[in-house]
Amino acid sequence: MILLSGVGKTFRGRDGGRVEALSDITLRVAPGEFVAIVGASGCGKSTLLRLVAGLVPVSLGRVEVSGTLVSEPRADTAMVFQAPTLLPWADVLRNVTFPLRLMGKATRTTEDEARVLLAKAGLTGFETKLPRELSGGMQQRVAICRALLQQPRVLLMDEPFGALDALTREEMSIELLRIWAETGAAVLFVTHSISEAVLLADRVVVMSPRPGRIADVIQVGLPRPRDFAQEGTPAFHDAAQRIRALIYAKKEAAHGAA
Ligand SMILES: Nc1ncnc2c1ncn2[C@@H]1O[C@H](COP(=O)(O)OP(=O)(O)OP(=O)(O)O)[C@@H](O)[C@H]1O
Repeated sequence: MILLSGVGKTFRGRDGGRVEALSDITLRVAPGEFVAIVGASGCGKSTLLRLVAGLVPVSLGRVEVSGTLVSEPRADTAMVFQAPTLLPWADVLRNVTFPLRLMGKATRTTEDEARVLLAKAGLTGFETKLPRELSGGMQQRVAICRALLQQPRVLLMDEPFGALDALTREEMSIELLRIWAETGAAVLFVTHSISEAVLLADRVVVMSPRPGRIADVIQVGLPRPRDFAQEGTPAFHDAAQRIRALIYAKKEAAHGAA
C-alpha cells in the first residue's frame, strides 16, 4: 500500500546550509497494516509522513501509494497533524465534513456518519461550536474525526494524541484501533510513547537520529483486538524493552560521534 524505497530528504536552510533529515529509508506497509514510528526528536519522523502525504518532495528515492508515485496530496490519504489545523470560522460538524465536501464526495449520510464519529470521540453536543470554543484536546479529536470520516486507505498520524490528557488518550487509542479494524487502512503513526506504539502497532519502526535512518523494525506479536490488559503481559514488556534498547543505543552512539 505504501512503499518507500531508498528515500532521502535534505532541506536547504534559509542561511544556505543543508539539513539531511532522512537517509536511505526503505519501508513497505501492507494494506490494513498499522506501523508505528518512534525515534528521538528531530530524527525525521514528521518529514517521513509529509513525504508519504505528498506535502514535500523526496530528494532521493521514491515514495509510492497504491503502486503510483506520490507527487502531491491524494484523495485516498488522510493526515492528522500534531496540532489540530481546523478551519477557525467553521463549526465542528463543518470541519469534520470539509474534506469530503471539498472533494465532492459528501453524500446524504455524511453528516450522520460525522455525528457518529464525534459521539465516539466524546464530542456530542459540540457539533455547532467553533474551534476556539473547544480545548486543545477536543480540537485534536475533531481533527482525528475529520481524517477518519474520509475512510482513507492510507492514514498518516503525526503524534495525534500528544495534546490529549492520559485518559482521553487511552480512550482514543482503543477507539482508533476499533475504527481502523473496520476500515482496513494502512496506518503510519508517529509517537514518542513506546507503550502507545506497542499497544497500537503490528510493527514498530525505530529510527536513528540525524540523519534519520531505520535502525530496526520490531514485530509486535500481541493478539488483536488489543486492550490495556495486554500492557501487563510479558510479550508487551518484551517488545517495549527491545524498542527502548534500540532507541538508547542509537542515542548513545550519536552522542559518542558528536
Ligand atoms: N521545512 C524544513 N526546512 C528545513 N529543515 C527542516 C524542515 N522540516 C524539518 N527540517 C529539519 O529536518 C529534521 C527532521 O525534522 P522532523 O520534524 O521531521 O523531525 P521529528 O522526528 O518529527 O521531530 P519531533 O519528534 O521533534 O517532532 C530536523 O533537523 C528539522 O530541523
